[in-house]
Amino acid sequence: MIKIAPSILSADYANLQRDVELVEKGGADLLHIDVMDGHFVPNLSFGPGVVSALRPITKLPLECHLMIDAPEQYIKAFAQAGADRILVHVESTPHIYRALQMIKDAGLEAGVVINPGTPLELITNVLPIVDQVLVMTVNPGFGGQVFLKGMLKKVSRLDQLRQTNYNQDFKIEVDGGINDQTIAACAKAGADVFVAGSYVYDSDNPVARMNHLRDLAADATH
Ligand SMILES: O=C(CO)[C@@H](O)[C@H](O)COP(=O)(O)O
Ligand SMILES: [Co+2]
Repeated sequence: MIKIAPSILSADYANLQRDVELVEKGGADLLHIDVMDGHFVPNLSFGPGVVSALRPITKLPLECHLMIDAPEQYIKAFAQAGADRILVHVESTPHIYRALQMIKDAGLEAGVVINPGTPLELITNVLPIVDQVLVMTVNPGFGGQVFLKGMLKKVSRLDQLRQTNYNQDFKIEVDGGINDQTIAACAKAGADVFVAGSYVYDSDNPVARMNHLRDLAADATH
């Protein structure tokens, strides 16, 4: 099942409610919320306050992509704010297994995120306990960057792993540079969830952009 996840990093912050309602009505499957602390990545963005402000205005699942140091310290806050899924970078903590367990214990879906420069081997031990693996297809920190083609191999290796291991049943998500030129290759490689920020929101018709992405991903897998 293909899922399209608009990233509000590229939305109009002065009209966040409007931009969320627009993609919800237009058929988005979930909302991707990029959380940046200015340490783990060289940029600042949203905190739990934004998540709790969005919670009452949308029924879409809220997925929080934590690009922060010491993510364990903030899991409770994001859970209380209304997150449905929390994604933690393997590079952001020496205790990734514990961080993922904390997310599950809070009753949420847990995902592990892997940077372009990090080998897949670093997450193989947590694959049996995650609901999702997010493969970064740009270096995290900013929207509007160029897709890194080399990451397709990582996506297909992950797809192979989940097909050959009975205890691994995670979704594969891609994030960064997803657009009409890149989504088909990601879908073919095995990705199921597609984050798109600038391609969706830097447009006069975000809904048409989402529909186009969904069609391209569906065509690529049939
Ligand atoms: O996590 C990130 C960036 O670090 C993303 O979720 C961006 O929001 C994706 O933006 P586009 O590459 O789609 O413009
Ligand atoms: Co993201």
